[in-house]
This record gives sequence, C-alpha cells and structure tokens, in this order.
Amino acid sequence: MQSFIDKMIFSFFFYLLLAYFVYDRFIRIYMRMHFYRKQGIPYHFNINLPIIGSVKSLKDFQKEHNPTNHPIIEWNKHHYFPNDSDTVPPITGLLLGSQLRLMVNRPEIVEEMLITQNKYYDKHPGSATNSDIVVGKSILFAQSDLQWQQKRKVISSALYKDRLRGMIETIKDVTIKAIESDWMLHKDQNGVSLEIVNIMQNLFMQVTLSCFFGQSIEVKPTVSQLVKGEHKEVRLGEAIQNSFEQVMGRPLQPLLIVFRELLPYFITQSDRELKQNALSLRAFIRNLINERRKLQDGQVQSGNVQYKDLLSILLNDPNFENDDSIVDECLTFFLAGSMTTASTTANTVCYLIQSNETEKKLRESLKQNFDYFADSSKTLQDLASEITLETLDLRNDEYLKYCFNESLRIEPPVPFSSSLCMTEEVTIGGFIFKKGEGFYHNCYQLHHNLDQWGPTHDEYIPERFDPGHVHEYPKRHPMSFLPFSGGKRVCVGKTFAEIAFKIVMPLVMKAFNKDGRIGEFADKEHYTKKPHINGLQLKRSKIIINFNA
Ligand code: HEM
Repeated sequence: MQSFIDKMIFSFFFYLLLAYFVYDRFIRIYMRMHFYRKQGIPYHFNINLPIIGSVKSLKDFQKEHNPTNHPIIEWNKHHYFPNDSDTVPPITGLLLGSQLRLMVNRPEIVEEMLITQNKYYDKHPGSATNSDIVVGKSILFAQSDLQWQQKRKVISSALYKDRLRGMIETIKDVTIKAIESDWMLHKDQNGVSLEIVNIMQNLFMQVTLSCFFGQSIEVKPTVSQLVKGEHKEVRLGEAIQNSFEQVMGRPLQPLLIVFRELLPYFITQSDRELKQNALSLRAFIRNLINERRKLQDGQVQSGNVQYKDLLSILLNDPNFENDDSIVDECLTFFLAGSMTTASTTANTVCYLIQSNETEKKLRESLKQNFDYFADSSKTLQDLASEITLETLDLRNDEYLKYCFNESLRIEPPVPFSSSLCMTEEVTIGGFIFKKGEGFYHNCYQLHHNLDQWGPTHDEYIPERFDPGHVHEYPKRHPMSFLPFSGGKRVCVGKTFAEIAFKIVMPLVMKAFNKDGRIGEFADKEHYTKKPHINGLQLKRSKIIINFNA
C-alpha cells in the first residue's frame, strides 16, 4: 500500500513537472509569438521548431554564409530585410532556444525606451546568471537598484577629470613602450608585420592594467588556462576574451537550450574547463588586490602626476564589502574597457589602409593640432609631450574625433545591447510589450538604417560627423548613433575610451609612416571587404598588417 502511495506521489509530481515543461517551452512561447505577430512583428518561419527555436536556423545560416559580422545581427538582417530598404521592421523576433527575444531596429523606439519609458525595463536577470562565472555581480549586468547606483557612482569617480589627467600620462607611456620595445622587435626589410587585433588587444589590456590597477608597464601578465585539457600560459587579455566568448555562447549549447535551468551548473567537459579558467582569472585578480593591500597609500605615479586608481578607490569604499565584489568590477573593466577600445582602434587602422584619402586628411589634421606630429626630427616622446587633456580637445581640427565616431558607427564594438527585460506591460512605439519580455537594442542596425545614413551607410566616411558637411550628410535622429548605449545605463568609460583612442592613433601613425602611408594588408583581399572587428568577437579576426617603419 505504502509503495502504491509513493508511486502515486512520484507520478503526480512527474506529470506536474512535465505539464509545466510543455506549458513553458511550447504553449507560452506560441501564445507570445502569436501576440506579437498580431501586432505586425515578424518571426522567421524556421523559429517555430519546438524548443530549438531560431538556433538551428542560426547555425545553418552560419554554416552557409560564414558571416564575418556578428551572426545574430546578420541572421536578423538576412531573414527580415535582406536587401537594403527604407522599411526595416521596427521590431523583429528571435527565439533563442525557448527564450523569446525582440530586436529593436529603429531609433524612434529606442528614444522612447531610453527617455520616457526607462522605468518599465531593466537588465534581463538571465544575463547576470549566465555571466556570473566571469564577472560575478558586477554593475554591468546588475539590476538598476540602489546598490547598483551607489557602486556606479564610486566606479565613475575613478574616471573624474583630475584622474584622467594622470591616466593620459600612463596611456602615452604604455603606447610608446609597446611600439618601441614590442612591435618594433618584428621589424625586417619589409617593415613590421603584426596581427592588428592581437597587438591592440594587448596594448589596451596593458593600458587597463596600468591606469586602473597601477601595474608597472614592465609587467606582461599571463594566466594559466586549460586549453583542450592542457595547461597553457595565456596573455591576460586573451584569457579574459576567451572566457567571455565561451560564456556568451553557452545558452546555445543543446543541453542548455532544452534545460536552461541548468545554466548555473557546469556539466560538459568544455563547461568544466570554462569554470576552471574563470576561477584562475579571478584568482589572478585577487592576487593583484592582495599586492595592493600591502602598499601604504595606493597612489599611482605617472610622469609628474599622481592619482588614485580604481583599485585603491574600491578598496577603500564600503560599497565593495568583500574582495569578490572588487574582482567582479575589475574583470568587467578589463572586458568592457579593453576589448571595445582595441576593436575601435584596430578598425580605424584598417580603414586608413583602405583609404589613402582618409589617411591623408587625418595626417593633415593631426599636423594642425600637434606641431611635432609631422616633424621627422622629433621623436614619439616629443609628440607625447604635446598631448595633454587640453590639446586632446583638438581645437584646430576635429577630424580624429570624426574618425573615432565613424569607426564606432560602422562597426560598433558592442553591436547589440545586453539582454533587457520589461518589468511591466507597456506600450512603446505603438507596440504592446508583455511583462517579462526580453529584448535587445540592435545598435548595429541603428548605425546602418538607410533612411538615416543614406546609401553609403556601409562606407567609412568620417565627414558625416563634420557639421561642415551637413548638406551632404543630413542630420540623423539622435538615437541613430548609440555606440555607448544611453540613459541611466550609458557606458561609464566613454570619455576614457575617446581619450585613449586620441592618444594611441597619433602615436601609431607617427611611428609607422612611409610617404604618408601607415602600412598595407598582407592579404590583399582585405582591401575590398569591411574589417568587421567587433568587441564581442575579437578572436575571429586575423588581419596581418605590414606596417611601414
Ligand atoms: C569604444 C569603447 C567602448 C564602447 C563602445 C563601450 C560600449 C558600452 C556599451 C554599449 C555599454 C552598455 C552595455 C549593455 O548593453 O549592457 C557599456 C557599459 C559599460 N561600459 Fe563601456 N564601452 C567602451 C569603453 C569602456 C571603457 C574604456 C570602460 C572602462 C574604463 C567601460 C566600462 C563600462 C561599464 C562599467 C559599463 C556598465 C555600465 C552600467 O551598466 O552601469 N566601457 N559600454
């Protein structure tokens, strides 16, 4: 009798669970899709497959087209607006496994979301769960609560103007050191042959280490990582990037597509390796923190400027109650700060190689701002002495700033926002969004909408940001350019990123120059295609440049 009752109880719970599974993975999703389709939001037909959703279609698309751009961006475009047309659907549907996501492609809707309706959505809790293993509870994926607000305020203070002045000195030192003592070692009769993404990634990792963690620029940190079962010493930047890319790809693993509840567990061999590697990274950062604790004042000395760096600020603030919360923010800074800036700079170099005219204009413009830039009797150090917070305003000509903007536009380092989530049912842009719905801002598309950027949207033209060229490139909707996100979650490092770019580019262009050209691609194919280097996919890009030295 007892065993019969046990069986009944077991069966009851088993069928209850099954019913929940069927409801959650099929019925609920179909009802939601129906709800959005009725409002005119398209869903590509392949995504109706139970549980698998768009994933099979996405994988097939990758196999067939091998997109150099981010697959989600290209898939969205391929299925919903394959030919450049004025009428990109404002919102398109995506089903990642059994998770519905909406892609917002139009600036008018983004504006309404960021400005008047921002209290109705927040970061999607799924992003925090997924990335927890690498960035823990950092501000990047945290909900916009009081704790996030307080932490963000403290972190932003590491980037105040007086501190930026010190960091400018550090960035100059790190860049000159990289060019002279690292890159130039590869010099032969053909110039200096370097892989652009790799050198920029390492450069900006060193910038981050020195500016925010006060590390000596002599240190080139490596971390022990498991690569297919073998222990290897990997450069810190590469190790962080690898772990992040793996974390981002995890929700598309077959097991996790079917049972997303298993996301916090690391079951497969590659997941266990990822966990191990993430723990090694965290241990490395904890070590930095311990070393810093031994120092008395936590001041960084750079040239004749002294400043308190991020690490000393966090160590002395009650909002960061334990070392784990400091490690979380440090790893976020490495990720958010260096991959993005590295890809922007690498893209700019590629576009200069592709366009003689743009490079000529940029060199002319730099000459107007910095006397030593084109003077061959002057060294990199001489040029560096002219670079200050004030001269970085580019008072005589802003072409370098236009190049920065155009690089961010044509290839946004963060091509779509992290996953966001409606906290209430709300109507935006005439569409009703259900509570709990996940969505992304499709920044890449915002930067390429034909009615906003015209038929040349796929060409690198810095002049579009020059007010003097407004007749050729009319003003766009303000939300058509959104590389740093916006509203309360706008990037905290945007000024730092711009400053770092404006320091690195002139130094690199002075170091590598033959008859006004920086260098050439080793593979001639690169002259005709867009570089497509974005911050989420650095590993995919292998572009060798023969720099002129
Ligand atoms: C070209 C360079 C950069 C670009 C394009 C960029 C872009 C972005 C974007 C789009 C977001 C929002 C991400 C989301 O949707 O979740 C973001 C957030 C953030 N960025 Fe940046 N970023 C850059 C450089 C930096 C730098 C240099 C730092 C640090 C020094 C930094 C620190 C952060 C942090 C901490 C957040 C999270 C802010 C919050 O949610 O409160 N970023 N960035």
